[in-house]
Amino acid sequence: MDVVLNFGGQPKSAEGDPDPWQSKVRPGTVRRVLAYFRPHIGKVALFVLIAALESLAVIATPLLLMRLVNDGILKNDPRLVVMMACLAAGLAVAGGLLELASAYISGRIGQGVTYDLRVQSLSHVQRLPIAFFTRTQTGVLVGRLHTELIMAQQEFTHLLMAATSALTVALVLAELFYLSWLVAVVTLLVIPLFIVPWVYVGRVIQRRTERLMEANANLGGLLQERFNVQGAMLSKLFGRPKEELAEYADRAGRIRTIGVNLSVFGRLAFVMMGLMASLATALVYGVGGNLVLDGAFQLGTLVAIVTLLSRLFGPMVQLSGLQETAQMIVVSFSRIFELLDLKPLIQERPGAVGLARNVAPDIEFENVAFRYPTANEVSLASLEYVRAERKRGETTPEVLRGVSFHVPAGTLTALVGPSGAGKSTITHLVTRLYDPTSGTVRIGGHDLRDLTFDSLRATVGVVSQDAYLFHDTIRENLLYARPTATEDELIEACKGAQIWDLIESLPGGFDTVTGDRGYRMSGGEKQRLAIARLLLKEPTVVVLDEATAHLDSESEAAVQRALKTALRSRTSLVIAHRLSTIREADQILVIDDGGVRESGTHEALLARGGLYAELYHTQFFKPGGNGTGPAGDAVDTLTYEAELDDEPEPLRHVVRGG
Ligand SMILES: Nc1ncnc2c1ncn2[C@@H]1O[C@H](COP(=O)(O)OP(=O)(O)OP(=O)(O)O)[C@@H](O)[C@H]1O
Repeated sequence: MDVVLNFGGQPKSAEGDPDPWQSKVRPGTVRRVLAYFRPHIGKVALFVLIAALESLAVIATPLLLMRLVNDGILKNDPRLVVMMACLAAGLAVAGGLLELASAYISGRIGQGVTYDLRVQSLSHVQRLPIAFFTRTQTGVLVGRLHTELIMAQQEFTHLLMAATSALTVALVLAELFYLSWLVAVVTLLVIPLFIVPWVYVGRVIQRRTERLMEANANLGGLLQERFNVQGAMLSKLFGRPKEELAEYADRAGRIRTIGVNLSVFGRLAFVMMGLMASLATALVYGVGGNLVLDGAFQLGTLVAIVTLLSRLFGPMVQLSGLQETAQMIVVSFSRIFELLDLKPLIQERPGAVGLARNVAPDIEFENVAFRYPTANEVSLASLEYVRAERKRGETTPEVLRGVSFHVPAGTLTALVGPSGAGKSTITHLVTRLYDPTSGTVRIGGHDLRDLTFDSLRATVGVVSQDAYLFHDTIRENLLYARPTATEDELIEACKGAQIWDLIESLPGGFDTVTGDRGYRMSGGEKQRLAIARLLLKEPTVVVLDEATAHLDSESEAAVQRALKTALRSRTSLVIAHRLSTIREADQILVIDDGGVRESGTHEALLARGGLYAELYHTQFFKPGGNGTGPAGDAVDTLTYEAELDDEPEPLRHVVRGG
């Protein structure tokens, strides 16, 4: 089956790039879809059985009514009248119960398949590399995993109902022929006149519904992007509320137009259904009434025929959308399969080993080269919003080349260098967010690719520049690092991270909500909470990106003290922005243009008079700096150093694990 479905309204792709909004269904998809129903085969069989009983109930009632009129009313038999009426009522109740049962079972099958698919796709997306997330538009991914799955499930329920309808229609037509072949033939000739326009209206409704979902997703994506704290802040700072509102209004206007259209067509469908039933009834009474007068059949038969016809239209209408429904299901599934078929670039090797815990390992880079993966390697064009840059055979530039260095166990290495030099990229390789293109990264003598993910995660702890906190309580954010931590352990970690005094002073204490992405905390507080999280995790390797944002002297000193605890006895790789950290490092690596340009201690590198000396004079040490940003840091940092000097344990000692 080869189906192409346009999910409408999206910008056109670049030349030569197949429009990713068009989902081309691959051969074999139908078989793959059916495989998801295999575990539910028992329920499917039960559903078919109930559907058959339902159809029998549908065709039995007119026969009862026929007897009621012909043998009861016309032959003056009140007992039979009451008996047939009771039986008809009983059948109606049984039919209702059967309908409920079939709704329950079809729901169980549909929801079961959706559940399997949802869990499978979530666990798959979890394993996709970070590169996938850097390229994907979150709102669209959420749409794919959520809204489209719900759509597939709804379509599936329609499909099951349509399958029931097929049986009902067949039985009703057979009974119609049995009662009066003439009326049956007239009905068969007339029915298409009603059904064809109805099918047209049904298609329009389906297309409009898809467009409405797409428009809703578009507006949702925009709201998600603009109303998260960072988006809202950007919008406020750049002061473009009018343009933003115009864009919302434009998208909301689209939803309004489609919505109005949809409600008119929905009503039209309803009116047409009613009209169809009324016209058919009038026609059958007209033709059938004459046949009764001619003595071709009795009045009871006419009543039975009219009752049968009223049961025919609903199932016929459902049946008419069968092919489209099946197509929609296959397309929806194939869009999920597309995601499931993305191979996770970073995988755990079979037979991967664990690292010894509680012993700080060394880190080694041996002739490492790296380029970021291309879009084709890691993501789906249909999940990216801006797709113009995607080309066949595209490559990305080499960001690291020939990088070799060694961080001895329990020591601190500072990475310094100009912006875009590759410092963060080096730290990404230590955490195995990416694998090197060539060369080897080792921790404790093991190639990272030979280690289990669990062991690597337990060994390496990261504190990033802008610490991310979930929109949850401080407690839950901390427990994320160690779910089994006791209250005392939480307090101890917070004390070590110099954040306990603050938490203790909050009315809600640990139960205070941090706000979306931690925006209700200051930069320094967030970083200290991240350090507390790290302390709870107890990694033996710490990767730290020092905050470049200027912190007031009090938070700065607190963060420094917290770091002192965090780095104690650990092997540390720090992207350093503070002179104090750099000076205390056992080794400084000067990164420039993707390579290690210089390495050594602060004094040795200064004496060398190379790039480090230049950076030192231009960035880290600027007497008379205005105190903001890195240029002013030296002045601030020297103050903190004076404060830190009062500490019983000098930083240098601590860093070396002394
Ligand atoms: N996810 C990514 N995909 C593609 N290229 C990237 C990605 N992240 C960084 N780069 C590129 O890799 C190069 C090195 O970036 P990196 O972030 O490692 O530099 P940096 O030294 O940490 O810079 P800064 O000090 O400004 O943070 C830059 O040219 C950058 O544009």
